[in-house]
Amino acid sequence: MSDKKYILSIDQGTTSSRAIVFDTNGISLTKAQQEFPQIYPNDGWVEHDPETIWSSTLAVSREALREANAKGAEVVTIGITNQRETTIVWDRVTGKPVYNAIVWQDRRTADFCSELKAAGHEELVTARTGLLLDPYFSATKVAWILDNVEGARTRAEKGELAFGTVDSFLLWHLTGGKVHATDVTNASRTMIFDIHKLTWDKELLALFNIPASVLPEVKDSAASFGQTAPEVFGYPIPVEGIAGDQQAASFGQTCFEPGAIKSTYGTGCFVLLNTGDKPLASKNRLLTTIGYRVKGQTSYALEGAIFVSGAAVQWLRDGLKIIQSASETEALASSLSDNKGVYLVPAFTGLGAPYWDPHARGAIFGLTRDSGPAEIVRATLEAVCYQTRDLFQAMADDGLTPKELRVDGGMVTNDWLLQFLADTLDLSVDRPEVSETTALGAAYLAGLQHGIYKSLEDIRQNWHLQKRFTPDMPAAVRDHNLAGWDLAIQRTRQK
Ligand SMILES: Nc1ncnc2c1ncn2[C@@H]1O[C@H](COP(=O)(O)OP(=O)(O)O)[C@@H](O)[C@H]1O
Ligand SMILES: O=P(O)(O)OC[C@H](O)CO
Repeated sequence: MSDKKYILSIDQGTTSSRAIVFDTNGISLTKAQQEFPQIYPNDGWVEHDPETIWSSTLAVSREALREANAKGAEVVTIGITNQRETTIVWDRVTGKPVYNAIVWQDRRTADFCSELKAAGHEELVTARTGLLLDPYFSATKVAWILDNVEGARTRAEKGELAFGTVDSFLLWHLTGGKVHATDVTNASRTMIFDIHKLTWDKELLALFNIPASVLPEVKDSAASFGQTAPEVFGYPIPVEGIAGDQQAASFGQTCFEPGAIKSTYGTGCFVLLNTGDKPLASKNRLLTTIGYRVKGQTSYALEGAIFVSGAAVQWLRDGLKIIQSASETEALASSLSDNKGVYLVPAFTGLGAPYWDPHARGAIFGLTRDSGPAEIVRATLEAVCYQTRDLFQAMADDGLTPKELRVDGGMVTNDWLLQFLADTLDLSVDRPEVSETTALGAAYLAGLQHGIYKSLEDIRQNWHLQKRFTPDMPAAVRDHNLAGWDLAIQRTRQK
């Protein structure tokens, strides 16, 4: 398909804000990116400054648009994708946040979640939302802000405050404070949204003590969300697509059929398996979530969420300082013929799926006098693959055995990692030509709503394989590696 029309995709991630202008073939024309500071005010707490989230998003969007306009491109629609679960509460009149954004990785509400679990509430939460009672999701973060910021609860009850995930906060600012809305995929990560009825759940709102007055309207992922205020980009542009970043990546990878699966390797790692138009409940602590909703059809997904993957590589660089850049990990890992018995469990912010242990902490096992940077680097990359295998094992125990895996995210430029992943999973791993699948997914959603694409079939034709990694490891070696990992996980868990 070729057309002069272009789509701006805004990708607000955990470590940076990005904007990409795509043509209708899904090829990027211009791109801008800004990293922003992480705030760690306390053990296990992670925050972002919402004003910085907005200012960096605006700056990169303006830059990508300006360069696209200079090339003669006409940007006709906008898609937004975002770090999910991260929670912002702001003043409905001024737009000022009442507290920093509490980031998805933040564990401050772990004890509150444990109390609710001990009181037997997890079953209801899972039945309605598909999630587990974990601090990862938005609900307990919203309650924390209302209970800990002076006057916030009273103001919320008076209807003066708005709650939103990052998409919602950006949409509010893009539309000049006119629209307070979100999409079903983001709503499905809040722990107060019924994924079957597609409505906010009154019982859960009461359980978490969140007044309904703070909630955004929930729309399909491809929908008319409103126009940008003229002063934002100089002329109004409709916002027509929104999805949480992992769902957007799955959409960008064109995982439209039941059974299609992708894994994204950025700060964390998130595996999403399309399960079709019915939500599927896992018996093995995977999450049930909404994959997308377009043209009134909901597609559900099973998700495995690993909190730390690329973040561990950042730690090697910025914390341990044993590498200067992430790309050095490839040569260091391949300099060893095996892992020398060293295992690293990167439970820096607890363990996610399938363990859900918010109190676990990271650990390294098997060190000897010979261990050095190469062993630690290799153990870090191997851990990403072993954690993915734990998710696949949980899926297999649920009776689901995917035939191949599509991968994306910042880490997948690392060929050694992808070969080890294919070997560990004993499965083909496919890397597409366009690795910015998250931004691409949001662009596709906006393009669908705008009428640039008539159907999912139109979009599917844009996916092209860049490289396939096929398993090539003797089963005995794989089994030996996995036995070592299983032991390391056992020793790390706190419950
Ligand atoms: N060649 C590489 N090998 C291993 N890890 C890498 C490589 N290049 C980038 N990374 C890691 O990928 C992550 C960035 O991926 P990205 O998808 O941009 O993250 P996010 O969207 O979560 O901000 C960083 O944590 C970085 O350490
Ligand atoms: O910003 P990312 O790419 O690390 O993604 C974060 C996830 O959406 C958290 O659930």
